[in-house]
Amino acid sequence: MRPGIDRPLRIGTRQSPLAMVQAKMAAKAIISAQGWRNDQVELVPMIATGDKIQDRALADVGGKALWTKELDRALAEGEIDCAVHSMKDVETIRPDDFTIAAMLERADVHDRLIGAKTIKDLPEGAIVGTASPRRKAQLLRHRPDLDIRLIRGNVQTRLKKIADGEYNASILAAAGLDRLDMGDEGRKISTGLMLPAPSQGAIGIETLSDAQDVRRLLHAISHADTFRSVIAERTFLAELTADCHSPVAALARVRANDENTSEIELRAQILLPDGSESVSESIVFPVGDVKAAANLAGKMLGQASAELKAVFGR
Ligand SMILES: NCc1[nH]cc(CCC(=O)O)c1CC(=O)O
Repeated sequence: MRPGIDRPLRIGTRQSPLAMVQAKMAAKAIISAQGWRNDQVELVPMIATGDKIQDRALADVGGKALWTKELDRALAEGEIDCAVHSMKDVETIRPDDFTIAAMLERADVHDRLIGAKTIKDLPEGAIVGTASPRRKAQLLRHRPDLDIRLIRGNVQTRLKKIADGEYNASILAAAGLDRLDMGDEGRKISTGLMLPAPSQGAIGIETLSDAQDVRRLLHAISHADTFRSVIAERTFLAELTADCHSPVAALARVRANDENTSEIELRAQILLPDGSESVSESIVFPVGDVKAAANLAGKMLGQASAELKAVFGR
C-alpha cells in the first residue's frame, strides 16, 4: 500500500487552530509537489496533553513531550504516516526510529509585542504575560521592573486576556500570528533586543525512519536552508542540554560568502531566569561543519558564571 496512491497519506496534527493551519500548509505543499488531488491526503487531528493543561507553565508539567507524545504514539503504531510540528515544540532528542524528513520554508522569526509599541514604552511595573522562560529573562534583562506573570492558552485566548486588561502586554511569535491571519497584531521586536527561540517559525514533518516512500514525499518539499539553520540551532541546544526551563535563544541563517559558497551564521544567547546575567555570542561556519554549533555552546558556557552554568547542569 503506497500512501497517497493506494490510500490517502495520513498527516497527523494537533487540533489547535495554529497546528491545523500548519498541517494544511504541509498538506498543500505535498499535493502541489506531487500533482495530487486533495483527497490523496487526509488530516488526522489529535488532542495533545499540553492542550488540556491551561493553569501551569508547561515546563513544570513535562515540557515539550506534552506536544509530541500523542502524535509519537500514533506514528509509531502506524495510525498516521507523518506528523506536522512547530519545530520549536519538538524535543532536541527524538526517538531513533523517527526522522524529521522535511521543514517548510521558515516564516518570520521575530517575536511580537502585543499591548505596547515597544518594550521601552511599557509603563513602570507593567504586567506582561508569558509562559516562556526565555522571553521572561530577556524582558527582565531590559526592564527589571516588569511584573512577568504566567499566561497560557492559544493565541486567541491570550489576545482576549490583554483586551480584558488582565495583562498589559504579552509576546507572541510573529509566525503564529501571521499564520492565523493576525499579522496586524503587535509590533515586531528586533532580534537584537529579543533573539528568538531555537526553531521559531519553522514547521517540521516527522515520519518513521524506515518509511522510505513517505521520506521521499517529504524530501521533495523540504526547504534546505531552513533545514540547515534549524538543525544548527538544535545542535546548539542539545549541546547545552537545555530543556524548556532554560532561557536560551538561538537564530541561524544560511548566507553566501565572498567565494559564493554557503555558510551559516549562528547567533545565540543564554540567560539567568531573572535576566541578571546573559552571555551572547555569534559564529560563522561553513555549511556541513556540524561540530561548530556545538562548540559555540561550550564557548558560551565557558564565559558564564557558576550560577548560569548551573542552569545548564554544569
Ligand atoms: N510554544 C508555543 C508555540 N509554538 C510555536 C509557536 C509559534 C509558531 C512558530 O514559532 O513557528 C508558538 C506560539 C508562540 O510562541 O507565540
